[in-house]
Parts: sequence; structure tokens; C-alpha cells
Amino acid sequence: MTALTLDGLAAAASIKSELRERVDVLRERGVVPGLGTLLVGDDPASRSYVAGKHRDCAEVGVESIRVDLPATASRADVLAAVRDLNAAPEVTGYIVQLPLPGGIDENEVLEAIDPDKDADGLHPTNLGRLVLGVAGELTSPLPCTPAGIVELLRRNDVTLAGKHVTVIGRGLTVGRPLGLLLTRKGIDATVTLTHSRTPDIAAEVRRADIVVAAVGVPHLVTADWIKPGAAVVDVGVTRVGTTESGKAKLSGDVDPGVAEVAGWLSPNPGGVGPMTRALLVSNVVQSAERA
Ligand SMILES: Nc1nc2c(c(=O)[nH]1)N[C@@H](CN(C=O)c1ccc(C(=O)N[C@@H](CCC(=O)O)C(=O)O)cc1)CN2
Repeated sequence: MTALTLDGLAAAASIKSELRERVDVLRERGVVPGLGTLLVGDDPASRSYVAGKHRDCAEVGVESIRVDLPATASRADVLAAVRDLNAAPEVTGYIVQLPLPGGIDENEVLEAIDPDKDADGLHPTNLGRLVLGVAGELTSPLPCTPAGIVELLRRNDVTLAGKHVTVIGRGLTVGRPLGLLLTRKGIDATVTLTHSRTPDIAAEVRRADIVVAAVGVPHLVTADWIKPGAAVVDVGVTRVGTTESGKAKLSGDVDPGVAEVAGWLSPNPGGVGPMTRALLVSNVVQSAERA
């Protein structure tokens, strides 16, 4: 068996073309959605993700405003930049790229974001709405990677209702909110959320219909962990060197041998990453529609 590809580039391209039409309608009404990004430091991966976010915005007609601070920026500098973005009328939604350099409290920064401008759905108010079950189409933004994973599965006809999903990783941007999203009414999956202190992760993965690996350990998930026919979503990414042309060499959390056992497999790169970015643009468009 060779797994079907959960093609994130193709799904993201469809989402962006749908968003383009909604942006045109907004512009006709005089509403111009604008994404702000705040990047602190010079981590090459974060730089590349932020650049991708601005490219996506340009593709769909969303304006984008970029604020970059040096790695030496203080807590006060970062909080001042957040205050400026909260006040900027041309910024209808924005993100603070994570991780922040050591010494800056991410929770404090996320809490300082105006929840109505939180394009990442990571402000405590919006995470709280996710718990309450009120996040959705015209209410509040969902975290981009979890929403992108659900959308990638949906667009490839992978059923979630009644299925057992094992998630590896409990981080703020993926594992923890994904567990909440998958168990919401209307999605109706049963979730096992595993992490570094789970005694036997392989055993939890073996009984899953759908596996989401978001831990950042190259090729952690091997074919012998996978129930035949399961859908496998590879989120984690580790830079494992550079190619001869100087490009970063990336490795996902899933061993390529998994393709021989799984029913579906997302490539990495080219799977969840582009979906994360497309769902970010979707959050910005939705917030402009709400406004
Ligand atoms: N504020 C946030 N910070 C971070 C988030 C987030 O959702 N909000 N998630 C991750 C990183 N991330 C988003 O910012 C992200 C990861 C990957 C990609 C992506 O497009 N990946 C490409 C490969 C790109 C490359 O070559 O480096 C792919 O998978 O095809 C976009 C966004 C942590 N921080």
C-alpha cells in the first residue's frame, strides 16, 4: 500500500482562491483587511515563516504590515510594539511570531494582544472561546495549525467523527488546542494527547485511526507504530543541515517508511505548513468581515 498524499499546497491554494473572492467583496465595501506581523530576533525558520505569511497576503489582496525587532529587544520594547499594533487602524489582525527570544515571557505578550485583533487565536480570550465551543465562522479565530489540520483532513475526505486521534505533542500552537478542537461538537473525534512524559507513545499511536505528530523529533514515528490505513499528519519540523545550494534541509517527525502502511500521509514540507498560513489569512479576512 502507498498512502494517499494530504497535499497542503493544493488545499491552501484552493482556500486562498476562495479568500481572494471574499477580499474583493470587502474591498468593494471599502474594507481593507491588513495583517500585522511582529518578529523578534533573527531565527531563520521564523523569518522564513513570516515571509511566507506576507507572500500569502499579497496573493489574496490582504495588506500586510511587518514589524521586526532585534534579538536584543527588551520586554518593554516588545510590549510597546504590541501596543502600537493594537492601536494601528490599518492592522485589522496581527500575530506575534513564536518562539520569542529567551527571557521574554510569551504568555505576557500574548495576553497583551487585543483579542479582537488576535489573528492566531492564541489570546486567552480566544482560547477560552475555543473551550466554550463558541469559536467558529463568525465568532472568534481558531489557532491556525489546528484549524489547518482539520481543514486538510476534511478536504481529503478523511472522516473525524467517531475516530480515534492520537496527537503527539502538547505545545501551545498545535497539540493542546488541537485536542480541544477535535473534540468539539460537530467534529466529534476522540483524542489521546501524548507528550514527553507519556509512558508508551508507540502504543497510543498504534490504536489511532488518525495520528498527528507535532513534536520536532526527526522521523520519530515509524511504520511499525501505524495501524494499516491510518491517516498520518506530519507537523513537526527540524532543520537538519543545509543543501549544497545553501537551502535549509528539513526533516519531519514521520519516517518516510510510514507511507507503506498509512492510508493517507501529509508531506513535510508541503503539508501542514501552507495550511497554517492559509488559515491565518482566513482568520484575518473573517475578522474584517466581522468588523
Ligand atoms: N505566532 C505563531 N507562531 C508560530 C506558529 C503559529 O501558528 N503562530 N506556528 C509555528 C510556525 N509556523 C507559523 O508561524 C509555520 C510553520 C511552517 C510554515 C510553512 O509554511 N512551512 C513550509 C516550509 C517552509 C520552510 O521551508 O521553512 C512547509 O511546511 O511547506 C509556516 C508557518 C511556530 N510559530
